[in-house]
This record gives sequence, C-alpha cells and structure tokens, in this order.
Amino acid sequence: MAARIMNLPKHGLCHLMRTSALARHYAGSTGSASPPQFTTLSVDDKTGIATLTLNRPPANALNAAFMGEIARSIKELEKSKCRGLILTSSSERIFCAGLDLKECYQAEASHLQGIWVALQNLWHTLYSTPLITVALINGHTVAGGGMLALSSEYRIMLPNFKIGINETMVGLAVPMWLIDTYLNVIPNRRVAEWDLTASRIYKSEHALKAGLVDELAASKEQGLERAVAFISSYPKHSLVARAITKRQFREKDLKNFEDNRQHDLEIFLSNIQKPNVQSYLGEYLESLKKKA
Ligand SMILES: CCCC/C=C/CC(=O)SCCNC(=O)CCNC(=O)[C@H](O)C(C)(C)COP(=O)(O)OP(=O)(O)OC[C@H]1O[C@@H](n2cnc3c(N)ncnc32)[C@H](O)[C@@H]1OP(=O)(O)O
Repeated sequence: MAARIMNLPKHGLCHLMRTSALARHYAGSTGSASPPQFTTLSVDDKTGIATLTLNRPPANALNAAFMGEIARSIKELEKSKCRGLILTSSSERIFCAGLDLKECYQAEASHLQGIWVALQNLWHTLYSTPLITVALINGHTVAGGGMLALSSEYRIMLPNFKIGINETMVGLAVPMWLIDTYLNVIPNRRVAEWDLTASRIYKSEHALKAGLVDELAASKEQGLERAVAFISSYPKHSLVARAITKRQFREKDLKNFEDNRQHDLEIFLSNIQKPNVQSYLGEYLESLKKKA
C-alpha cells in the first residue's frame, strides 16, 4: 500500500507515512513551506519508486504554487534516495495544460515574474534530477505540460491525446532551455525547429512514430506497470554511475540556462506584457471557455 508523503528519511529506500502524520511532519520540518495542495505523492517502499500525481483541476494548469510544490517534492525524493519518479495526472483527460493562462492575463509584472521563476526552477529541478524519471501521460499535455513530459527521461502515453509545445501560437517565444530539452528527445534539428516554430501538436500515435514519446499504453494501469518496469530495468548497483552519466548528457543545457536565466526572464516579461499578446490571451481564454 502506498500513502501520501512529503518529508522522507535520508537513508535507504523511501518509507511510507500516513497522511495525517505527513501533514504534521511536513509542517514542522519545512518552516514556511505550505503543505501540498495540488499533488499527491506515494512511494512504494519495495521498489523505491515514487508516483507524483498532478491534481489541480480542471486542467492541471501551472501556477507558481503548483510548480513550487512539484519541485519541492522532487528535491525531497532525492534526499530520501528514492530510485525513480513517475509523474502522472489525477484527471482522465488532461495531464497538464501548461501555464495557468488565467494568471498570465492582465497580471502584475511581479506576479508574472513569480510564475516564470517557478517555471525555470521546476524545469531545472526535473531536468537535472538524478532520479529515474518517467512521465505517464494519461491526458493532453501542451506547452508547460509538454515541458514536464520532455524533461523526464521516458514517456509513456495513452492513446488519443495531444502533446506538443504551442508557445508561439500563444505569442510567446520558446526559451532556449526548452529548445535544448526538445532536441534531447528529437535530435533532428530541422524537425525540432519546425515543430517549435509552428507550435505543432501531435496526437499520441503520431508522437510515438516521431519519437516524442517512447511507448503507448492502453490504460493508466498498464502505463504504471510499464513505468515501473522501465525504472526497475536499471540494476541498483548502476544507479550512481547512471545518474552521473545522465548529468553529463544534460550539463551543457543546464549551464546555458544558468548563464542566461535573467535574460530568459526578461524575454518572457517583455513578450507577455505586450498589448497584442495580452489581447490575444484574452480571446484565447474566451475560446477555451466557449468550448466547455
Ligand atoms: C515550458 C514551456 C515554455 C514556457 C512557456 C509556457 C507557456 C505556456 O505554458 S502557455 C499555456 C498554453 N496552454 C495552452 O494553450 C492549452 C490550452 N488548453 C487546451 O488546449 C485544452 O484545454 C486542452 C487540450 C489542454 C484540454 O482540452 P479539453 O477539451 O479536455 O479541456 P478544456 O475544456 O479545453 O479545458 C478544461 C478547463 O480547463 C481550462 N484551461 C485549459 N487550459 C488552461 C490553461 N492553460 N490555463 C488556465 N485554464 C485552462 C479551460 O478554460 C476549461 O475551464 P472551464 O471548465 O472553467 O471552462
């Protein structure tokens, strides 16, 4: 049985803690950080595999608090020496709809800055984690949701959903760190450039053919089994060497990001606050509402 956890033991594989104990433990040990609101985290102590379930209805849209929560969970799992992490969604339709556009519309510059810094930190945490990471994409995933999937090492997707990075369509430039992340999965530069400039969205079946995802699973249960099998395929004795090797592959992208962090923030703030982008965002949000 798995239970919700937040602060984990520092040695050995992860252990289970019941929800109430967790809430007390977390509140007492992390000072100002608030208890988890938008995620549930369970750990199987036999396999050492954690499952972090995104749970911010209706679309798992990313705001600063949600992104901070995901990043903190990953850091806690690293300290607990968990072996691997499966990211999935509690929704049956949406894995993650990207940034919370409602929070990006007519917002104060300081709020926008908080969102982007949280997104940068989340990407950095997920992309650089030594944990073995699998995205179990059990719903649509676009933009910032695509980032979560692509920053993971392995992607398992359910049929008939959409995946892609549609920033340019919303009026935002794709940041360099996300281009590097995309190239890490789709190394064909021409295809990657076309996908990202054209905001190309793939259906699951096509995403598999293109190499954007690694497997399709018929159901969430089957996807979880496949995710556990992927993580368990790495023998325990190889984990340290594996993590160093992963880090070496990703080091250049991480350094480029650190060198340009501030500039990247400035580009976002300048783009998102442009009157034409804000006006388009307003229309886009209306169109999402009308669809419902
Ligand atoms: C790391 C990336 C680089 C950095 C840049 C990041 C920028 C972004 O992330 S911009 C975000 C761009 N996201 C989108 O364009 C996605 C928009 N949403 C959709 O296309 C669809 O919702 C969907 C394909 C994800 C799902 O379609 P479905 O038909 O199942 O659901 P809907 O009825 O459309 O949506 C349900 C519900 O959720 C609200 N919603 C959807 N997306 C967002 C969002 N990004 N922010 C806020 N709210 C969102 C939608 O309005 C519906 O709400 P109501 O039920 O209240 O009407």
